[in-house]
This record gives sequence, C-alpha cells and structure tokens, in this order.
Amino acid sequence: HMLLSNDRAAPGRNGSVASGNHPWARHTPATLCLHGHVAPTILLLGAQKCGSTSLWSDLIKHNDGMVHARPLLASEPRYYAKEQHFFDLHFHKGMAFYVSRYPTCKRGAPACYGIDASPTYLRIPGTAARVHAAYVGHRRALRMIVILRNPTDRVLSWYGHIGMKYLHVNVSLNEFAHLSVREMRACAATHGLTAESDELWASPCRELHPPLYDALTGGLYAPQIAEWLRWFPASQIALVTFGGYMNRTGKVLHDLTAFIGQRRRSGALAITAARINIRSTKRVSFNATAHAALTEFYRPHVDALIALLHRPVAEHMFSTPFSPHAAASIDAAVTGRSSREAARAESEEGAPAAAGPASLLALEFQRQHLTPVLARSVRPPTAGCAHASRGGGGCARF
Ligand SMILES: Nc1ncnc2c1ncn2[C@@H]1O[C@H](COP(=O)(O)OS(=O)(=O)O)[C@@H](OP(=O)(O)O)[C@H]1O
Repeated sequence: HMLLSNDRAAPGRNGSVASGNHPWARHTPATLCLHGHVAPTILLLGAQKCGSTSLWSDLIKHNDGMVHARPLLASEPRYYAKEQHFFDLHFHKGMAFYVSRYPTCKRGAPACYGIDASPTYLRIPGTAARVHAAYVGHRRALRMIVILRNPTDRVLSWYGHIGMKYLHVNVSLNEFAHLSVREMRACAATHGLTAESDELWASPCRELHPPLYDALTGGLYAPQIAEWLRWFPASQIALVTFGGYMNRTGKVLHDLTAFIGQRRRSGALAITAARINIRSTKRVSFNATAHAALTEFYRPHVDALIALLHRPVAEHMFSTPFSPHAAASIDAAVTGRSSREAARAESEEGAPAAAGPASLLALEFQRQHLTPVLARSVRPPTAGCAHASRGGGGCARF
C-alpha cells in the first residue's frame, strides 16, 4: 500500500493541493495506490435516484484527475463503471478485487482520484463501517459526497426505477405510495417502532415485500448520514442538494473540486447539469392524496435531518453551493430578520450564534424543502412545476 504524492508545496497543473485557503482542503490527499491500482477515494454515497449519475458524470468531466472504474468482463453491466457495489455486495472479495477495476498507478503522474458512485452505500446499513475497516491507514484520503433530493420526489423516481428493473409493477403509482406508507406503519408497529422513528431505517422494515422494497426508508436521510458521521469526521463528508446541483451546477462542481483537494479549475460557472437517467418527465406525478400521505410520512424525518445538520457533530460538514460566509444573508432570506437579530435570536434559542456550513445547509433545506412541503400538504402539486414555492422563483427543490 502506498501513497503516490505530488509535491504538496508546489502543485503541478493537476496537483493535489487545493488553491486558496479552502478550509476543507487542509488534509489534501494524494493519489492513493493500493495493490498497484488507483484506489477510489471519492465515494459518492447516494442517495439513490437523486441525480447521482449526472453528478458522477459531471465530476469526471470537470475534474482532470478523476478516474472511474472499467468493467473487467464484457458481461458486466455498463453501470459498473459508475457503481462498484463493493461495500454493500462484494466486500468479501477483498480490496485487491475492488481496486483492480481502476487504472494502474504511475509514479510521477499527476494526482488522480478514483471515484466509486454506488448510490446504495448511503441507504444500506453497514457500508460506513466496512469503508472504515477497508481504508485503515488511509482514511484521511477519503472524501464522501452525498446528494439529497426531496424524499417524496425520490419515491416517484424509485417507482420508475423498480418498474424498469422488474419490468412491471403491479400497482399504480398512487397505490404504491399509499401501500408503502400503510405497510411501513404496520411494520413499524410490529417491531415496536413508530413511523417517525429514525430506527426504521436499519430495521427489518427496510425491506418490505415486493414491489415495495425499501422505497420509503431510502429517504430517511438523517440516520443514514448519522451513520457515516459515526465512522468519519464531518469534514470528510460533503452534502449537495439536488436543487442546488441542478440550479447552480458550476458552483457546486467548483466547490466539490476544492473539497476533493484539487486546484479549482478556472472557467465558466454557467455549466448545466448532465441529464442522465431522466425518466420522471415521461410519468405522471402523484395525485394530491398520495402526495400528502408521503409528505406526512416524511415530515418528521425531514425535521430530523434539519436537527442533525444543526448539531455540532455535523458542524464541519462541507455543503455546497452555500458558502460559509453567506450565513447571514441566507438566514436573513429564511427568516426575514436582519443578520444581527438572527444571531441574537439563535443564541437565545440555544443554537450556535455563528452558523457553520452544515447549519447553513439546514437553513437552506428549511427554505427549499420544508416550507414547500408544508405548503404542498394542503395544495395539490401544480402541473409542470410540482415544487412551486410561495416565495416565487420557480421550482424550489432539493
Ligand atoms: N439534469 C437533470 N435535471 C433534472 N433531473 C435530473 C437531471 N439529472 C438527473 N436527474 C434525475 O435524477 C434521477 C436519477 O437519479 P440517479 O442517477 O441517482 O439514479 S440511480 O440511483 O443511479 O439509478 C432521475 O429522476 P427521475 O426522472 O425522477 O426518475 C433523473 O431524472
């Protein structure tokens, strides 16, 4: 096992030292070489159906040093270039197998970063512990990226995914939503839990009978992220919102480049997100009651996510496209208060007076997600823009 390090003091064109004094670039990783191959150090954990394929593709396209896997056999599915499923399905095959799909290491070459974008890593319990064990001695080189989407939209996408995978789903979209919620509540009761419980995620209710599977528990982001925070420092985890990535793609990609520890590439920020795995446009949306049932189910879980992001344990999580310096302006936008009033109110309420990056994300979630969720529970979604927010500005999504 070895680290092939570029000259950290004087980075080359693709050197591994981030430009500027970006706070997350302090522990700049070099190329990690294991068993003669570039080992993945960038793990795009998911969530599944949240734009992970487009983000993966954009990260490769906009980062010179980013390398993906190559399928070893012609018979392997093409998505294996993106998703290794090593830490959920193939862990028993060992790290030598894992890295064998990545390029061989070359001494003196510019730093490169292997990426594994298996979006199941976030929702399948146990993967964080396996990553932690497998990267002993090299854990600081890892960067985890999580992209989150409104969980109700995720269910819509998931339904399409299940439909594609299993060719047909014998329930309609709206039945699927109601059935999922009903079965989840029943399952929770059987296991002494409630539908609000964080513990649902890693409980047997994770896998309801086909075709429901874990449609709902995939959107329980708080316990999923908390699990990664148990094994890794917050500073190694970046959060991206679906809406942020779609609306400010260039900024998000720039920020992620810095998070990874690369030099920021100069160039236009006006980049549009890749459009891969697009299906929802071909489908109808939930009707109002199905939408309300899912929204109701997810409400406490979104609250739990926001609460998690406000907790000190998440304080140093990297979040983009929000800058740590924008706390005051975001807070003012959310609450309508001046930044000084906001800081005073926060400290009176016991919250940290100076919002860290994760708290910023929490505020943005509240603005982009929770407010529209509450509004939508009493109004049916409007055609064409199911996420219209009262504050104007088109579709507010995460
Ligand atoms: N550029 C852009 N604009 C809008 N929406 C986009 C974009 N790129 C990806 N997507 C949507 O992301 C959904 C697919 O997510 P994933 O790639 O993570 O799916 S997967 O888990 O890898 O199967 C899938 O959602 P649904 O269409 O709702 O199914 C895609 O439409």
